[in-house]
Amino acid sequence: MGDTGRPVEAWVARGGYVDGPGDQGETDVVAAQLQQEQLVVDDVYARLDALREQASAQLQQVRATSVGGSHQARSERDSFSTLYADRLATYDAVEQRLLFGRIDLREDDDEKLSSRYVGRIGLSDADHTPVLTDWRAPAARPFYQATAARPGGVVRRRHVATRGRVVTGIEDDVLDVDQLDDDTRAGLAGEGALLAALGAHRTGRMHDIVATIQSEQDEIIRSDVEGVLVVQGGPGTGKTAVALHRAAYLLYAHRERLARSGVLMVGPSDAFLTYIERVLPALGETGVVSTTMASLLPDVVASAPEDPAVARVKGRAAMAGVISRAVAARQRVPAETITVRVGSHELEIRPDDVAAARSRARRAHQPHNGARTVFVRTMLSTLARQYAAQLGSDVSGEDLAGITEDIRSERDVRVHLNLAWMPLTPEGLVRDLWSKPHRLLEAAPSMSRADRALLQRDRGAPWTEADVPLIDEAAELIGERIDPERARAEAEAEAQQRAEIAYARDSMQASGAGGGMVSAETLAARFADTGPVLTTAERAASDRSWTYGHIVVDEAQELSAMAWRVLLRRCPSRSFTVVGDTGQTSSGAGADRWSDVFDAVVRGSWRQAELTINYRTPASVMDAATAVLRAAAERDGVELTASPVVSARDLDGALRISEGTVEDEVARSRELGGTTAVIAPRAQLAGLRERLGVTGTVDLTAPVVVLDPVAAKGLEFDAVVALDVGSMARGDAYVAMTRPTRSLTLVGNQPVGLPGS
Ligand SMILES: Nc1ncnc2c1ncn2[C@@H]1O[C@H](COP(=O)(O)OP(=O)(O)OP(=O)(O)O)[C@@H](O)[C@H]1O
Repeated sequence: MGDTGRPVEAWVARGGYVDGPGDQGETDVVAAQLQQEQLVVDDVYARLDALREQASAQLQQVRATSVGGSHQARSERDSFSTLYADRLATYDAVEQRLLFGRIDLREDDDEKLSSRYVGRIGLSDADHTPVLTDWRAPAARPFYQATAARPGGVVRRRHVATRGRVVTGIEDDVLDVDQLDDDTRAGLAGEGALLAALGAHRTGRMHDIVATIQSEQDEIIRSDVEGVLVVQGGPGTGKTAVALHRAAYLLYAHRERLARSGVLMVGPSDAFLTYIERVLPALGETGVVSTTMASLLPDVVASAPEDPAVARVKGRAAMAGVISRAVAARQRVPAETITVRVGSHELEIRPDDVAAARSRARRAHQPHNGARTVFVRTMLSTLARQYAAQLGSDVSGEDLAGITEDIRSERDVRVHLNLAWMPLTPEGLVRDLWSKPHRLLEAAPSMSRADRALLQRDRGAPWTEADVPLIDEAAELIGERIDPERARAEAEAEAQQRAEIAYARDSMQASGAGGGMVSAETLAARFADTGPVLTTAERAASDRSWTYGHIVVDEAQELSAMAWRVLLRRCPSRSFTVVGDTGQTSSGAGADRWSDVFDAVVRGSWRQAELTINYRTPASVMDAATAVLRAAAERDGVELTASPVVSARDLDGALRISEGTVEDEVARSRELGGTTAVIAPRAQLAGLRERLGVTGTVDLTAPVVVLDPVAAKGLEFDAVVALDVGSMARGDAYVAMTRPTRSLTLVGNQPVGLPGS
């Protein structure tokens, strides 16, 4: 297959020095340049080794200190131990391709060119002279931003390829040819670093793109942390890559704030989270919590599939009102006075008294379970007053307390107060709505009968992803389960935690530490004598009410209005990076246009950026996918709002329309090497897996995987064999056709709109 590069905005006079045949003069120039860079790379690794040894010695020394001593001394020892261990982990994580770039700059009127090396982390030599610039630092920005039209002082950008610690190739983008000497100019040749990266076989795991970030991507990565940034981009435009690099950048640029509160990454599937899991650690970041919407709630397993029509109803913003009415309906005033016996006394639970106690409890502005305490207390004191009146004497102090206790422990009283203000669980409330038609009618009086019928479920039915936002909404209104013992223990633990954090912060400040990957909270939590050893990320993931400093959402077009409410609650500062493609929407509750989603919830504080170049899919495949999408949109009467994308390259013969069998086409695709996916409608998966001898669990590193378009979201493969695309829904067909990096074969029922059909 021949690679035919298309022009990309950032591509400029490009040359490279690579190992390979050439004439003698060129080989000499290459050898000299490689040698020169090897010396720099050697120096940088020597510095890394020195720092590693230093941290290792410090760690050993701290660990060797005796364990005894005061609480303060132990805490201090633990803090430093974590600090050095984290430093060591960072040095190990950045070992591969530590240095990958260089820029030669002419600064202002300066005669001489200065060189700056760019890498995964910043390093300075023993005299504090910088030897390597962190890719996220402002000083590294020209490496990504300079173009021939706007060089910004950059004369040459050099990509340095390494294997282990050996320089294997160098390659230059020359932004100002006039500034180069003759020898250098003579040696320019070769393929771009970007094309080399795009042409590589896929491994089933995403890699970072730190060495080849393009300028439109760089703008987004470094965009301001405040507000909601929506990145619309067609398939393969690097949305996921950009979202992950932005998370790493924000953690670097706003470390103090974000290490404390954490960053949440929401992705479409567990397979997707596995696919991306190595990117952030390779960028030196481990503090990001990743989740799918289905697994967002620590105690809820939402694994069952959902009918799109049901998902659409459950995802509507109006469901917030339904949940709120369902909770309010459990705060009831009886139609008539109820008489209860307490000892020899008859007491009356009167509608007026219940209504007054209910108003008072509602005014407390607490969640349902918390406000219930106010309601019960008010009712008990009303009943105690009735009781005292029947005694005919002034009752106060201890006697009144005794009477109140007698009333409280009377079973009938408890039953009727519960009926008036029922203690609830979020799951119980939602389960009742689906399994008891009268509950749903009471909470959703204006919902159509057809929609109510759609929602009906058996009581024991498993949860689906569309239930999660509703359970979370209910949890917000109901509050946590009431368990006085646990509440007391938690309050104590919290007070202790606060003291630990204050202490850890002091000791970090005193030592000048704290700029790395650990925060005072992390230290305190890991080393609190009482608690389990947890990182900020771990604590955040296990706590429903945790609020994050920033949230990144991938495949965001799939999220319903109710799901957005959940995420907005988890980030009160409204600092979001949202990436997605409205052309790929497949969920019934997903979005066709971003303004529909964000004008409703964060009007005025969201902004949109766009990515337009597809770095994955060959042009012929991309063009066919676009034509199929357009035909489907016309059929569905939907207006397409996303801009079309341009592929960065094409490959001869990348698109095949076959009348052969899936087995034959898979065998043929495998000859290309790398990974092959068979993407087919869900109903066909089991049969296909059996025919192809592939297991049901999706292992992205296996040579062949079989999955449906929903599971294929966000993923990519060298070759894709897509079966019956003609019977897939619009977004699904588009997703299936845009997954390959090299070859797409369409088998079976063909989609309408294919060029030439
Ligand atoms: N600047 C770049 N340098 C090298 N590779 C890149 C660059 N940008 C994107 N890529 C590669 O292009 C492919 C597509 O990127 P990514 O998965 O982030 O796209 P996406 O927009 O999220 O796609 P989709 O919406 O279809 O899932 C990946 O292999 C990614 O590594």
